[in-house]
Amino acid sequence: MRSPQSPVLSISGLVKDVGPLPSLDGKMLRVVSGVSLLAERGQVTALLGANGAGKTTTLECAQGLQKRSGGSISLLGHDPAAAGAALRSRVGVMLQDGGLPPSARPIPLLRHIAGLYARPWPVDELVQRLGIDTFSRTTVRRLSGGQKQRLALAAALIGRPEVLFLDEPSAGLDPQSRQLVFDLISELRDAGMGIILTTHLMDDAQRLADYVYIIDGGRNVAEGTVQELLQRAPGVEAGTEHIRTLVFEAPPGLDLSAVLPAGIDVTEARAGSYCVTGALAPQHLAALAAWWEAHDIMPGSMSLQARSLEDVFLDISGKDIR
Ligand SMILES: Nc1ncnc2c1ncn2[C@@H]1O[C@H](COP(=O)(O)OP(=O)(O)OP(=O)(O)O)[C@@H](O)[C@H]1O
Repeated sequence: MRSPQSPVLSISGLVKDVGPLPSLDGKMLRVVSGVSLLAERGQVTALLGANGAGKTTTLECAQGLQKRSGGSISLLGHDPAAAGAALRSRVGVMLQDGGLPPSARPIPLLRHIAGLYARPWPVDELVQRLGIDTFSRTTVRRLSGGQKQRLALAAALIGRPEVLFLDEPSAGLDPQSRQLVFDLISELRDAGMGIILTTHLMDDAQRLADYVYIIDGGRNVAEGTVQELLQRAPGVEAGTEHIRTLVFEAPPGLDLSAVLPAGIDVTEARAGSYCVTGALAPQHLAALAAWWEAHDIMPGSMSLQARSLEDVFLDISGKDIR
């Protein structure tokens, strides 16, 4: 657990019970059992977990939207459960479904929200930055998923929050909008905003997060920078950080068993498409290349991939569906 000087968000031993539930004979169900997390200014902190892990519950408790059953939470130095409008005005929340009024048009809506703050972000600047001018005449209900996402981000940012909660910020975005949103998130982080991100897209977390918490079954199971998690996450077998996958296309039916040592797996996923997985070292690549040369084979395509955050996440939280 890291210990920054002045975290924007500090959660310690959070417990949340829901119920009483008829399905449990009127008993309470513990959905979060002791989650702890720190988020710093000027950093993107990612909270990852499989479906039902407790991410939304944790963050809704942090935002003061749900009452916690135990533990402590400090959001910008205040208990969110007891906080009023003054704290809320310093916090931006971008929800996945937007939570925006369906009959509103984007720019009047943003002007209205801006009117609630003493020192709002200039609406025109945000509109231009997020390309909202391209759909400004459409009502919220008719916006595409990606347009709604960009409007929801603008609405979360308009009050110039010190801390920003993002739930799946790139869901439904085309590659251009995704890049635009990522650039903006990076810029805000560099300007000192504390950003807390939840996502199922490990690629997003890998690109954006300075620090990652993984929770499962309502508990912390791993944490660290992306680099640390790739190298030494608990639950990941020692040595797996060196695992690489080489994928190449070549004539079908090749027998490569004599070329590579035991422990390095070769499979022909479909005819002519090979996948070599293991702790690949330069000598293995050299042996393969020598064999190709001896058999006059030039691979049609070839790519070498290191383990990703997604691989680590699956190792830690298991492959069972929730
Ligand atoms: N009011 C409730 N009644 C019963 N179960 C609940 C209630 N609130 C949450 N849960 C359960 O608590 C668990 C955690 O839910 P939560 O929404 O926090 O998960 P999550 O990590 O955000 O999942 P997802 O990735 O699917 O959004 C789930 O199993 C959910 O079904």
